Amino acid sequence: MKSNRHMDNVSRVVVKIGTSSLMNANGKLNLQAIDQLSYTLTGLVNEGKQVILVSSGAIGAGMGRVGLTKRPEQIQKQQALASIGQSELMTVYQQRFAAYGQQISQVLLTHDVLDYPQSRAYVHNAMEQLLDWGIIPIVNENDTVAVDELDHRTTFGDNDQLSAIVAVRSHADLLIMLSDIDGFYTGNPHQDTEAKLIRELHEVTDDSLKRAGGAGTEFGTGGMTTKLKAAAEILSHHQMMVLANGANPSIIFNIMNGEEIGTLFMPKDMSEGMDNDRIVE
Ligand SMILES: Nc1ncnc2c1ncn2[C@@H]1O[C@H](COP(=O)(O)OP(=O)(O)O)[C@@H](O)[C@H]1O
Ligand SMILES: N[C@@H](CCC(=O)OP(=O)(O)O)C(=O)O
Repeated sequence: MKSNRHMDNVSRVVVKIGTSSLMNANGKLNLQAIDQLSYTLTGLVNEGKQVILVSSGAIGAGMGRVGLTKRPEQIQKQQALASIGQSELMTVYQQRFAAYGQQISQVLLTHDVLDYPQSRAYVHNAMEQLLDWGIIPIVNENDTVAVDELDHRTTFGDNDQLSAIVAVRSHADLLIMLSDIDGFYTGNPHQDTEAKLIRELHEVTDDSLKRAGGAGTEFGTGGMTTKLKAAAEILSHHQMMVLANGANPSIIFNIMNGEEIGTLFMPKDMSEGMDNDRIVE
């Protein structure tokens, strides 16, 4: 794989992993993926990087626990499943990260916490302290308490946008978004066999949004649209994002080595001087 993206200066990285990468098709947790992720992120911390993980999977893990194969529509069932699955997920993360000697912590957020300057500052300070101690904070939405009421917005909607908010607020050098697909294509590859992988984008336009469709699996939620919205947020803050396939999370090492993997969202002026192809077969 060509190596021409410059990631040498990336010292703080946010990694987002979606439910479809954390679950097997049969509804059980994908232990191999979680193990690879724990190994890889610990490897980055050991290299001196600061790492924040935004992990989905609470509702998916809860569904697996209770034996559901379809995500229920009732909010109270989703919230109850998240409550079951979040602790299940953290137990597995705790075990796998501990195997590599890495400490982790749990940060559950709601939108209103980040809306109010004071609570936002407290979260910010706690995260800075965790990173300073070399701990990997594992962030998710606090799904069991987050609901949207008319005058009180507590949900983020999805973890793609949550991860962008976390990356922006923590001034991360890079957001790596792992999904069940190799990157952003000219059309949904599950429907359009001619779709081509876009290697680099400098802005998210209406045309890009038209090319993005919904989720591909029973477990995914936002599909490509929410990933593009996250990318737009990142670009508007002059930051970088790589969207790549999380089937084997050790791909993060390749991304950090500057290899041309997935789709790189990068402001145009940052990209100057790099020899990146825009589209490959
Ligand atoms: N233009 C596109 N490029 C790539 N994937 C697309 C595109 N449009 C829609 N998709 C769909 O988005 C899916 C990824 O989103 P999602 O299922 O929500 O995964 P995750 O659980 O990783 O968030 C892909 O598997 C694919 O089916
Ligand atoms: N907070 C939810 C995940 C929401 C979400 O955006 O999921 P995904 O599209 O799999 O990243 C959970 O933990 O189940």
